[in-house]
Amino acid sequence: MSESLKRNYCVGEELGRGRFGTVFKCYSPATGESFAVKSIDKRLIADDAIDRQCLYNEAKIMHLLSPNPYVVRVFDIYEDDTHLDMVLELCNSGDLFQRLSSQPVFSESEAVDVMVLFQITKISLVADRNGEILLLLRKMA
Ligand SMILES: Nc1ncnc2c1ncn2[C@@H]1O[C@H](COP(=O)(O)OP(=O)(O)OP(=O)(O)O)[C@@H](O)[C@H]1O
Repeated sequence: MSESLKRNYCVGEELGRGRFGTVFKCYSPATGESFAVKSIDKRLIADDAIDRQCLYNEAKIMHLLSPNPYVVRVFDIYEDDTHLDMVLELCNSGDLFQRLSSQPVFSESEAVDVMVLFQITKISLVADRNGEILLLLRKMA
C-alpha cells in the first residue's frame, strides 16, 4: 500500500480479494468518514500487458463514471512504484444475493431497482469480456 495513502487514511480489516487486489476498510481521521480501499500490488501483474491495461482502465473508467447512482464512487487514487490504491465508497450492506434471500417481497420501486441492476450487470459482463469497460456495481443500500 502506498505511503501517501497511509498518511491520509487509517487502514483496517480486509473486506475481500479480487483478481487484481485486496480490498480493506479504511477511514479518514480528518473527516471520520469510512471508505473501502482497493490496493493492487503492481509487481504481481508486471509481466502481463493485458492485466496492466485492465488495471489502469478500471481506475480510469470508475473515475469517469463517478458519481453515478449505480456505480461505486471513487474518492482518491494513489500510486507509487509498487502499488495502485483506489479509495472507494464503502458498500457495507451485503450483496444483491444476500438482499434477495433475506427479503421475499419487494415493493414496485425496489423491483425496478433490481431489474436495472440486472440489466447493468449484463451489459458490464458482456463489455468486460470484450475488454472494453469494467463497472463495479454498487451494492444495494
Ligand atoms: N467498495 C467496496 N465496499 C465494500 N466491499 C468491497 C468494495 N469493493 C470490493 N469489496 C469487496 O472486496 C471483494 C473484492 O473486490 P474486487 O473489486 O477486488 O474484486 P471483484 O470485483 O470481486 O473481482 P475482479 O478482481 O475480477 O474485478 C468484493 O467481492 C467485495 O466483497
